Amino acid sequence: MPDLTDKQTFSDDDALEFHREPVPGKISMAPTKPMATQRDLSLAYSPGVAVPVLAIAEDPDRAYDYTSKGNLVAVISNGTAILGLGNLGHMASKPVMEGKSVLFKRFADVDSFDVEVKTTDPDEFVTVVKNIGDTWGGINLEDIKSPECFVIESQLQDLLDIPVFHDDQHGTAIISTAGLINACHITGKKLEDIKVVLAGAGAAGLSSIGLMKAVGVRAENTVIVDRDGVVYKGRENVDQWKAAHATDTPHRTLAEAMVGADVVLGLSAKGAITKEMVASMAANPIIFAMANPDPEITPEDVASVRSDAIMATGRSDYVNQVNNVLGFPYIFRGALDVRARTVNHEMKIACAQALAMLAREDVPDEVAAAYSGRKLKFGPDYIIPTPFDPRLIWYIPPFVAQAAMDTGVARRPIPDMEAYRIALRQRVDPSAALMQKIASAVRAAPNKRVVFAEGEETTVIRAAWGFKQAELGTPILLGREDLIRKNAAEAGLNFDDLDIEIVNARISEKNDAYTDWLYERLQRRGYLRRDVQRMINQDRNYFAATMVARGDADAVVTGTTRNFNMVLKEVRRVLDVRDRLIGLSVLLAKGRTLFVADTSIHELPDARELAEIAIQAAATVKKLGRTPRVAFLSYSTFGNPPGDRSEQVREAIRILDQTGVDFEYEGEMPAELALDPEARAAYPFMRLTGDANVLVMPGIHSASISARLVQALGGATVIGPLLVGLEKSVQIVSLGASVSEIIASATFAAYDEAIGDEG
Ligand SMILES: NC(=O)C1=CN([C@@H]2O[C@H](COP(=O)(O)OP(=O)(O)OC[C@H]3O[C@@H](n4cnc5c(N)ncnc54)[C@H](OP(=O)(O)O)[C@@H]3O)[C@@H](O)[C@H]2O)C=CC1
Ligand SMILES: CC(=O)C(=O)O
Ligand SMILES: [Mg+2]
Repeated sequence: MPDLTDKQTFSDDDALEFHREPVPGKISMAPTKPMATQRDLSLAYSPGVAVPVLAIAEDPDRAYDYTSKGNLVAVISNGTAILGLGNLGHMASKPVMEGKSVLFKRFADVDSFDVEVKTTDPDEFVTVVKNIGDTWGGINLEDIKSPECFVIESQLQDLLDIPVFHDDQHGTAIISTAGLINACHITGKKLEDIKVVLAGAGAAGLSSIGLMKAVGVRAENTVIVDRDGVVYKGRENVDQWKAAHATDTPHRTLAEAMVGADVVLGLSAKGAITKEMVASMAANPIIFAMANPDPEITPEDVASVRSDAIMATGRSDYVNQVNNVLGFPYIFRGALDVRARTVNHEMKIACAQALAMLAREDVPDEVAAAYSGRKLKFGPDYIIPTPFDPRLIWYIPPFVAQAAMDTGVARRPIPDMEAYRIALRQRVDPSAALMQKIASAVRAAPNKRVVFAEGEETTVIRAAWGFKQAELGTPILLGREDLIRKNAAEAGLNFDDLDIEIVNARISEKNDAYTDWLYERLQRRGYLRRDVQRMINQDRNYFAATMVARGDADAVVTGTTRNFNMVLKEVRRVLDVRDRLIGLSVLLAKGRTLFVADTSIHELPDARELAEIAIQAAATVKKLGRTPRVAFLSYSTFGNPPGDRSEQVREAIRILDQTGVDFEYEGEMPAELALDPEARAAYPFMRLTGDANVLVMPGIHSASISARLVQALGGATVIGPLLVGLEKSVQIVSLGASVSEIIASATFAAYDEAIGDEG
């Protein structure tokens, strides 16, 4: 039965206030160039703008290079079929069209604005759009009633050389087809056997039934119904678009057609489907009541008559939202990125199949967070990804782009799909490129065995699974096998599919040898053998660290259930520090990557410690393939004002001067000097040749507080702190870390080891 507990409610006043405050509407515009100086103005406007004007006059395609066209989509309507509310006029459609525009931006970083055309005459509509159509890289037609929408779309497709896509037709078809593929998979029904009834033979309905037939549903197993009842072969006054889907059937009403049906697609209007109709359907019926804002039948009503149904609506406040929001942002993203001339059939099918596949994968915690912590697992209540799934942006468009390339409608094919995928990820996750680089290095190195110490935790199991699936190495889960398998099964993971090792410390054949080894190490530090035995038996961090110390594994990831300092203390009883141990946080914001040290070990480092922190941080940054440029930060600037902390920093600089290191460093200075060349210009003796990328903080407080502050303020991503400097690679995640954070730390742990191999 669908879980309705997360249903949200709001009043009409809430909806009006949301649209009115703090400024009316939902979209605004943001400049992409600075408009700060006279020069900027001369370039952006007269006279500089004349140069691209002439270039485009010579070759109109250059508009893709010099204007926003290539990332710009118009959402255009005349308001004749606004949601399921009917023809309410062009101005009434504006909130919906603004809504689509804002979703384009939010979900796929496509710029968009709305155009409401004041005409119900299809020819006039086509003339208007044809004459302004070149402005955009694509056109999303919306909420235009059928059958006029079919004529309008096909004429504009012929007249314009950009994708013209009527979202209510094709967006809806793609999402409902993805949902149907998965609902059939879950119920064991075969596409070629199912009996499908379509309630609502309009734009959305006819396109949906068309795409479903293209993926395997048999025409003779379908029945379509409009306001006048079943559209059977031979019915009079049926337009050509409905006639194309009419079938030979004895049924004349929706109620008759639904008896024994496997699937009903509602793309009509509120209340069109009754409880009695649902009760008459076949076992495990699939009910997509997609009319907006109110479905043909509510999930509550379905649940009152069927406990075996898979139920979906078009709304955000029920489970299984089958809504075109899952499609149009990503279809246009893929289409724009290859400068497609059109969105063709193959691109639509590729998108539907990609959505269906994505729903079957393990769902990241970030998605649960957006849905009040509700865990999503492929099954009757989760047949399709949710709109807030951060994977959609990098998962779906490459399939669309590839299909465009394969069918010859891409004007600018993508040469490297993997690089494209990373670039898409980078749009929503600034850490993507860095993590991808690290992951590639890990994959290229010999296989690494990474111990996931808290192996019984479900998040850790899922992380190990993800680590293995991403082919980053061999995960080893520490814990009791039965419990791990039980938790894995509950999370929907089948361990038999994957090579994941499980080690139970207590019954491990290495138990005695590890105890002997650790006792040898700790016997003169106040530990009895039985203390050490207990540590090895009961504390997974000791066992895990001993595994790497003894060479039975390459790296450890731990920390989800205990605080950082406690874990570090345990690990350090087993492993030595290779040189200086530091915590290094990676801060990604506004296109910059900054490394901040020391964010976790030295509370108030003295001058020598500061110098060594800089050396260690610079070495790590070099390993990550970047040229380190170190700034020692302080509240003071080169001795002004004087103070004890800044004196330690000044002394650290003197130590480095004497040591002679192979990286640039300078200090002490405030952050703006480190990061702004104009601010540095006032200090001609400054040794940094560019902006610093390693910031050594004067104390742990400033390091940790500043890293967390920028994260809390938003607009920045912070990775780590990474633990650097132990003799073996160990990463300690923060308490309660998410699956993706654990995978990232495990990848770093494997990377440290992999790079160690090279060096
Ligand atoms: N979830 C989603 O993503 C989407 C949902 N929709 C929803 O689908 C619905 C239809 O939209 P759209 O196709 O653009 O509109 P159209 O006006 O093109 O089509 C509506 C169709 O529904 C039929 N209809 C209306 N009332 C009934 C009824 N009581 N019983 C049977 N058929 C009925 C109409 O019949 P007739 O032809 O006889 O007038 C028409 O065929 C809307 O509610 C819309 O919100 C649309 C797009 C996406
Ligand atoms: C979702 C949508 O496009 C509609 O209901 O019209
Ligand atoms: Mg619509």
